[in-house]
Amino acid sequence: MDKLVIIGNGPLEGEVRISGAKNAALPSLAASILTADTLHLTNLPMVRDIHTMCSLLQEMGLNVVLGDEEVSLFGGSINSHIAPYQLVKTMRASILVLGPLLARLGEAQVSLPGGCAIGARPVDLHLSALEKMGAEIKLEHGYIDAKAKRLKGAEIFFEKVTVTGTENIMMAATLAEGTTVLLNAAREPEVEDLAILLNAMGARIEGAGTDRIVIHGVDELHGTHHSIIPDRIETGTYVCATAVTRGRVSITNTAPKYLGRFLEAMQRAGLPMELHENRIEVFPHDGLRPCDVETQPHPGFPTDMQAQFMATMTQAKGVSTITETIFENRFNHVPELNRMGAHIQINGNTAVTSGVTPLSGAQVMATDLRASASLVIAALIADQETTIDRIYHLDRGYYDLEGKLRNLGAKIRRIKNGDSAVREAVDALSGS
Ligand SMILES: CC(=O)N[C@H]1[C@@H](OP(=O)(O)OP(=O)(O)OC[C@H]2O[C@@H](n3ccc(=O)[nH]c3=O)[C@H](O)[C@@H]2O)O[C@H](CO)[C@@H](O)[C@@H]1O
Ligand SMILES: C=C(OP(=O)(O)O)C(=O)O
Repeated sequence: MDKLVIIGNGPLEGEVRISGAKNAALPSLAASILTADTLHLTNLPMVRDIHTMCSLLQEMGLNVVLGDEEVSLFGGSINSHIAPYQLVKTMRASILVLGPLLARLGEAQVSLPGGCAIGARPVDLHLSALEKMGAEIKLEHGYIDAKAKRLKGAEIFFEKVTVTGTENIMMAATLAEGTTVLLNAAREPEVEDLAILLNAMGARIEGAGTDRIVIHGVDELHGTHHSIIPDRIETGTYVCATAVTRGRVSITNTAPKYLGRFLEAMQRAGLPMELHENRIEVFPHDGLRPCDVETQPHPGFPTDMQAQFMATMTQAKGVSTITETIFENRFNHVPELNRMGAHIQINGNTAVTSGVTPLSGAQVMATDLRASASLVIAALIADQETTIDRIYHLDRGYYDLEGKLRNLGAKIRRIKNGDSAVREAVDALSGS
């Protein structure tokens, strides 16, 4: 299993180019099921989840031609409505094929994704919405078995804001008979990006980006070209990495408008930044202030930035409280950060972080995608070497993390196996 070895090495400096958003690319890939034409997506992040989604689509018979940061998907050759456990278990977002399969083929058999390290993550709201649209759904042998001759438009109120739930039902509703109204819909930029893509395919969607989305069903969709929006979470992660090292970094190919509350929090913490349309300049600071945040659906503070922000607040002078309201178990990084010298106490769903604490390198374990990113951020300023195990989590969502950080001056190396390889990596980094 791959590991990362990092040695704290002072301020990050230079320019980093942000990749396309994983969480916008995944539903866009699933949208290829909705048409018998070719969909061409660009600014695609070449991360593991994208490869997994492409394998899943290939398994269903779609012709997928993956290039460098782009993909062509031909839905005319689809010949299966099954999303098997072997692929779904490695990526929960596989549930995004359920709505499109049902809408295009009238049936879908999708493995139940189950929970993961951050929480139980049920998909009950996806299923009840599809039932309301006339689907017959059975849960058998760990699979969702759904059938509908043609889905019918309906008014759907989501009891909780759900991002992939909104995306799944929005995709299903594009080919339904009549009009579907989604209330308490997710307002994330990735939902809006998906609606832009679907409308370019011939769908009739209004209101994406607000909590009321109206979808007028059409008979068929056609192919199109679409460029995926920049990854706001990757962007935020580099803002945090620059902040803890007191670096000066130009973050390009991004869009600050998607990062609202996170950037506000960093400004409250005293991080000097310049925001341009497609670029963020982060400047060195002379000490961070503590800052309290609570995760909320967009436009609130994103849960996907909570762990990285916490690692950053270990370097703010004073007490910061970070409350997680979206997922019930998203503090897996806390014990690992504390092993590196942080002072973080968990009180229910609030983590109380006291800083400034010097951090020291340790052997730590990545437990989920963003927890892993928080350990990388901590390692960048830790005394001596940190070895991060189980980095396959990072590979799901960060394209070329080592390369991008190395370009900014970080001492970081990926190693394939064995403790002797760790020693060799540390020696090489210490000498470099
Ligand atoms: C691929 C993707 O886009 N992943 C993002 C998406 O995940 P995902 O779409 O899975 O997360 P949701 O927005 O659905 O989850 C929000 C909350 O609603 C609950 N819930 C959700 C659906 C449901 O049927 N029943 C239910 O109870 C979940 O357990 C969670 O507590 O949004 C999350 C919240 O911003 C992000 O952390 C993930 O990075
Ligand atoms: C939780 C995340 O992804 P997923 O929903 O795919 O698990 C994430 O991107 O932080």
